[in-house]
Amino acid sequence: MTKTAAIIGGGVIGGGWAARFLLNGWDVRLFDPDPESERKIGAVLANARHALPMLYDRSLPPEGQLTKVDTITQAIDGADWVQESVPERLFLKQMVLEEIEATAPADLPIGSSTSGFKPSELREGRAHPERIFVAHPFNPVYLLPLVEIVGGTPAFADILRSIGMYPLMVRAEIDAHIADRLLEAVWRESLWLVKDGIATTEEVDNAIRYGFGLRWAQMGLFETYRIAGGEAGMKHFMAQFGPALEWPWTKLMDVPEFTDELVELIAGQSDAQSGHLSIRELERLRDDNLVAMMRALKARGAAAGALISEHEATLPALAQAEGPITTVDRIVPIDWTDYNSHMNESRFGQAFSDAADAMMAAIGADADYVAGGLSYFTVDIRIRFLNEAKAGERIVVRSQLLDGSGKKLRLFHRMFNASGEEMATAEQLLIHVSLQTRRACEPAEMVRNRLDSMAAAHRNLKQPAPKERL
Ligand SMILES: NC(=O)C1=CN([C@@H]2O[C@H](COP(=O)(O)OP(=O)(O)OC[C@H]3O[C@@H](n4cnc5c(N)ncnc54)[C@H](O)[C@@H]3O)[C@@H](O)[C@H]2O)C=CC1
Ligand SMILES: C[N+](C)(C)CC(=O)CC(=O)[O-]
Repeated sequence: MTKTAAIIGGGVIGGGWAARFLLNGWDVRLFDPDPESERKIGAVLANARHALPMLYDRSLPPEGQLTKVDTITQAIDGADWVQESVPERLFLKQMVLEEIEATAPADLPIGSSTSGFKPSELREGRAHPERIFVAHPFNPVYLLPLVEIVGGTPAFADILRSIGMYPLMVRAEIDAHIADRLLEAVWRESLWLVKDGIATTEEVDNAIRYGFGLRWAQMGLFETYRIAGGEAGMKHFMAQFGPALEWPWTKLMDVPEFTDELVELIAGQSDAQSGHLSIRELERLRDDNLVAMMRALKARGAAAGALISEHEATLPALAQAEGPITTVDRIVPIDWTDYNSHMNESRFGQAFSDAADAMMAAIGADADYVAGGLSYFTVDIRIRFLNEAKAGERIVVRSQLLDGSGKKLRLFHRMFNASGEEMATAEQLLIHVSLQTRRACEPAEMVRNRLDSMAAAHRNLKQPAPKERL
């Protein structure tokens, strides 16, 4: 049954939560008194629809339904999850939580997006405090998997895992949890560097994006520094650099005074650095770069990329219709496009290769079969490129068996876009091989039998025209 999330406060973060739930098939009920909130959520959702599906090599479940409601009570009625994302003011959060509690069933999880408040502060005066906890996400919520859970249960964490997130269970409540403690330290030092005229906002950003920012995305801090200790590892690293913390390298807890002058200085430099782009353009840039980086990590099975693969394995199987087999149903990711701003020809080949893998799995020549030493090699292919495919566009490949006799596997694939237009066709000839001898051999009996029944089922399908053939 479709689950429902109640989002209370639909700004930058509430909008991001709404998008993550919706794109993972949940219905969302949104309460936000701002008359502009529907327009703002629409903009966040447009970004999320463009970006999130590109992370995956399979299609996400059908999108849920978004309903804007007029009261908190309407939002939480029958909901499976409540996410409070109102501005970071304790009295406001406590007021909103009191109103949620008034009508919420006692077992309804109530997560707060607070960046800094502790669960004990949010729970003050509540009758069922145990169901109120911190679920602190990162912007953009629809793409970044991290969510810090403070005071929540493993069952709550599982719910967030099911929408592709990485719940980090924080052991004890502290102000600003874990990640914002780290971010605040970098933010504080950066304010000093700009205030003291040592660096501009752009130079601080360059120090991060050309250097340690790249390391952090895949190994974090400690694993990176372990390597920096050379062969002697962490102990040597600490002996060498530990004392530096006592040198005047850092302003430690000394915070620059937050004057109008400092705000003007930073905002002015930031305008000079990035003011030629709108916030929406910057968001697109950020999201496309994040997708490309996370897909690179996915290909390597590393960090956030490994998490995407785990989530992908839980996505629904490809829906099948009458006729040829649906072997691919996916979104064209940004890293499949080239300087012509469309899917590169090599990626048409990738999609047809994935289609062939799905056909092999359908006849029993799956990963276990290959691990047992038998497989198929492609020996010929003809691809006809008929239409352009752009980043974010859906492509579906439908495949049929033309010939499965003996050692041959002759396949025909047609690729369509979401409007049913034909984008490309491919005829592909594969030969069954032994991975030990690297020579052609007959398929195992189980594969033979499945091939025969697929051949019988596909015999009466419309055959490709002569001009489409190899
Ligand atoms: N912006 C960020 O980078 C991050 C923010 N957070 C946290 O998320 C929460 C929300 O922050 P943002 O989305 O950035 O703020 P925001 O200002 O973009 O959005 C807050 C929304 O709450 C609405 N609102 C105000 N009073 C309300 C009420 N009584 N009931 C329902 N809605 C109400 C406002 O109309 C607004 O749309 C804060 O607790 C913040 O610390 C967490 C992670 C990152
Ligand atoms: C600035 N901030 C404290 C609201 C940031 C966060 O809480 C997390 C983020 O997305 O950087």
